[in-house]
Amino acid sequence: MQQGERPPSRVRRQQASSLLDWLVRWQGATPTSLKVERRFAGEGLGWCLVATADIEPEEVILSVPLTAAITSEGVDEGRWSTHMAAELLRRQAAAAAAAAAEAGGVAAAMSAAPWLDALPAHVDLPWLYWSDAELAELQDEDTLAEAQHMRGVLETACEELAGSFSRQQVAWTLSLVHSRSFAQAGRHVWVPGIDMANHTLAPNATIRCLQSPGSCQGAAALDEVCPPDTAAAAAAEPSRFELVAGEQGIAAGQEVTISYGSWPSDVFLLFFGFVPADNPHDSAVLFYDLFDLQTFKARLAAPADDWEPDWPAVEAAVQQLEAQLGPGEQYIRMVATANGLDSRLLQAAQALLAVGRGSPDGRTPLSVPQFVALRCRQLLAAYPTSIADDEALLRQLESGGSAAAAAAAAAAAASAAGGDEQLRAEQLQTAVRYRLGKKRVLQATLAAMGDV
Ligand SMILES: C[S@@+](CC[C@H](N)C(=O)[O-])C[C@H]1O[C@@H](n2cnc3c(N)ncnc32)[C@H](O)[C@@H]1O
Repeated sequence: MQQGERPPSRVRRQQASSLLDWLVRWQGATPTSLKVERRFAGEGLGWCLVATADIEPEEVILSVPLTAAITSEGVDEGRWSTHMAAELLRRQAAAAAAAAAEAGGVAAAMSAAPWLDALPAHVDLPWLYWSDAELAELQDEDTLAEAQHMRGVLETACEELAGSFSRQQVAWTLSLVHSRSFAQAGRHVWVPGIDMANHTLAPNATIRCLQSPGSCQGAAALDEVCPPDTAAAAAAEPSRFELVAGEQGIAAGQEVTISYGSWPSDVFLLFFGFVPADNPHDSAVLFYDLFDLQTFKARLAAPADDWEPDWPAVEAAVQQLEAQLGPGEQYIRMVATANGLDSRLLQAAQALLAVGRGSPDGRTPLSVPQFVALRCRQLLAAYPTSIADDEALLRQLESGGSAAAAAAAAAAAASAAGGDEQLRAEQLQTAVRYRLGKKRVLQATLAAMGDV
């Protein structure tokens, strides 16, 4: 499959499958009488977990032994997702073989088939399924670079699994691994059943891992303090992953949701394939590193538009700045968020401006808010489209679900961007929502700086 090639239909419209029954009956999940069921929430969200009875505050909703999960335990971090993708594909092959060998038998019933049947046919991760033209609509160099890096993960996984699995299978599995795993205690964990919980900003449930004594470093010591039978039983009890109701409990009929983390929209887009609406944790990178910071300051004092940095001078100034700031912090990707400025940015800008030659006229010292405001203005002006353009395009793309209007808007956007490649309306909509979030952070930062 090539980048941008259309994947299979977006969401598998399976029946509310027997996934939860299978977890309880064959995988040791508890409680045996569950108060949740899987329901289809719509094309955007896919499936979700819904409470079928009132759930008490802090009640365990679903507890799954890690023996049912796929993890990256003991695997080099560089290939965690390839390892987990290969494991899912292996379970898929085993389920198919068990079904063919003994329809209705125990091996078939125990196989991962109910879990596999419950998985979406497609999760639209940009680095797996978007074309270059669609990625360019994000208008963010940093995220484009990350998407290119992630494309390398696909290539490496395809090479490693070639011969056994097709490119399309590998892409599908990677999209699932990345969008359904939790990073926990230095490993990645993908837990069937709990992977059905969607994200909200105000979740009503959380997840936790109950570590079994057998998986602890001190497990061997148990033999010395317990009778051997007790120690063996403790060691045999697997660790468990649990979905637990929050402090308010959950009323019957409510969706059970968790937080995937307080991430900027980049993480949601690249790893989960969606951009949360009004994400308060979104951020905009103001400076990539101290070179970027120093070059911006030098440019402010430069008279001509065709000014080029004097690199040896910039390098010397950066070294001086590094010496001033001292070791211990990495001054990279310094961001603005809705909650204010990155403390590293404040520190670095204060140190930089302390020498007092940062102003446009080269004489008057700039304040940090003035400096940051000038940067926000510069970044906003550098985008190929304005906030007003994006808002208008988004309205068009969202207009009453009209596919024709959305397609026309996508075609117009492509030609405005100077490209002849067809953009898909859904991907363009996600990209516009993403870039609008970044621009709004910059605009809010500008306002917070006093719009100087
Ligand atoms: C862990 S799975 C959750 C179950 C999933 N909805 C399903 O159909 O199987 C994560 C995926 O659900 C979808 N999702 C979860 N929360 C979402 C949200 N707030 N908005 C849009 N999509 C969401 C995204 O496709 C994401 O990659």
